[in-house]
Amino acid sequence: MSICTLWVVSPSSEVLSGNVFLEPIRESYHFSDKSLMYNGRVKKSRHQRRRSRYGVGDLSSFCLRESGLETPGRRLSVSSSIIATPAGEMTMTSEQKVYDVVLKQAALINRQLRSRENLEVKPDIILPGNANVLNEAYDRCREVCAEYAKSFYWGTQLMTPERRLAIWAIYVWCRRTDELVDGPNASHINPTALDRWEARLEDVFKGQPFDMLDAALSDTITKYPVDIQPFRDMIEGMRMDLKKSRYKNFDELYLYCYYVAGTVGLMSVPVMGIAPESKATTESVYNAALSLGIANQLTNILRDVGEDARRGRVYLPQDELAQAGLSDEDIFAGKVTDKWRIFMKKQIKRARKFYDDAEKGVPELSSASRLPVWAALLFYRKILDEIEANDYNNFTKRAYVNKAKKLLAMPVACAKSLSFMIPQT
Ligand SMILES: CC(C)=CCC/C(C)=C/CC/C(C)=C/CC/C(C)=C/[C@@H]1[C@@H](COP(=O)(O)OP(=O)(O)O)[C@]1(C)CC/C=C(\C)CC/C=C(\C)CCC=C(C)C
Ligand SMILES: [Mn+2]
Repeated sequence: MSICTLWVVSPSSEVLSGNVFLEPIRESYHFSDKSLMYNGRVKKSRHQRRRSRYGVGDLSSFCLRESGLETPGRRLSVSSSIIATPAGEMTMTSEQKVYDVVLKQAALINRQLRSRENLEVKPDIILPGNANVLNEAYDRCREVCAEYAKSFYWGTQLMTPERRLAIWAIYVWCRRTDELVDGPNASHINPTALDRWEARLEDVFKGQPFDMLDAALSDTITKYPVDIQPFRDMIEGMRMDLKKSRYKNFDELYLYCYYVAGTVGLMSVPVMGIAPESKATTESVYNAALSLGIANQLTNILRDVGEDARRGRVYLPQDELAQAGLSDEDIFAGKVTDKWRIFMKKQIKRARKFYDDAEKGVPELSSASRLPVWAALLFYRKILDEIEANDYNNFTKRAYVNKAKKLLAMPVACAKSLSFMIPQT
């Protein structure tokens, strides 16, 4: 028997979980509101039998009944599932694991995100002593964003003033988290330091900020339905960075990319908001935001191959390097060869696929958030074009999108953000 944990949202938006025992299976099942999706090696005979036994829609109802979550008086829909072997071993790919987080995030904030209420700005949290402290805190966040991330900062200028403050606060927390393992004090950082950072994060979410920059995030959390999970997961990514400098395959790399960047997408959606008129499911919008984070991180990795190698790090799938006839030594040697060009073309193609997936979600965002997101997406995507223009020399040349190219991308971003409003005939 395998244990399947179901995560379910009740009509009152309560998140419930319960276990159900299934016959031994190799595939894992993903449930969503209306359909049941099969992941992994599907179309096996046992899977086919199960399908015919319960029917696609029926399996989720069956699981709900078996788990005891659904009673005659309470109708529920399944939002997600995790399958474990009897020994408790997970049988999911990274993509499935992450999709589960997406489903949970979407389930948690489904209603609030689409209601017009979330556009109203709620009152500031009261900090004893100094009423101006929050203004100062947000201003400090603005300065950090302007200093460290010129393109992002530029993108935030296109947001509504309230959203801009929230994104600066989130940006600063992400930047500080990344600096723990990448910054000047990185050599002093160990898992205990990351545990302390996580405890501090819990305090931020309890409304007990440690310093001014944390206070801005505590305030943001009171105004937007931001959940703690993606923040915790980003810290998990930093833990991964402490113990790992090689990735066996894309599955391992995907999980890393989710932790350090996909999480940013999940943190941002509650602030950006979903258009009330959008017909897309909340989970599909979250999925697109996740894809944008993954695409950005893959782009970062491809841009910084030389820089990372000089720090002894190779964020490229080892199995794909081997298939291309390449090894770590080739990367340390930093020579652009035909093998390298072929390998890079494949990596760029994959990153572009994630941008394509992200693009599908942007029109579903609230109208005021589309332009900044399109601009950020197009700017970052262009880094891949620059890697190509540098003839794939990402060992010694940094791919960079200059101001003129960013300016040229703006009309495209504007047109794309308006196109949703033009009725389709
Ligand atoms: C539906 C839909 C498409 C919604 C859009 C959702 C959205 C706004 C997603 C944003 C995704 C995004 C910008 C992800 C950032 C990914 C990233 C660059 C991660 C970097 C990680 C570590 O990399 P590394 O150490 O290799 O790189 P460095 O050399 O250190 O640069 C990060 C550095 C982690 C920390 C991330 C940040 C500091 C960026 C935080 C960004 C925001 C809070 C959102 C800004 C969003 C806009 C639109 C301006
Ligand atoms: Mn970094």
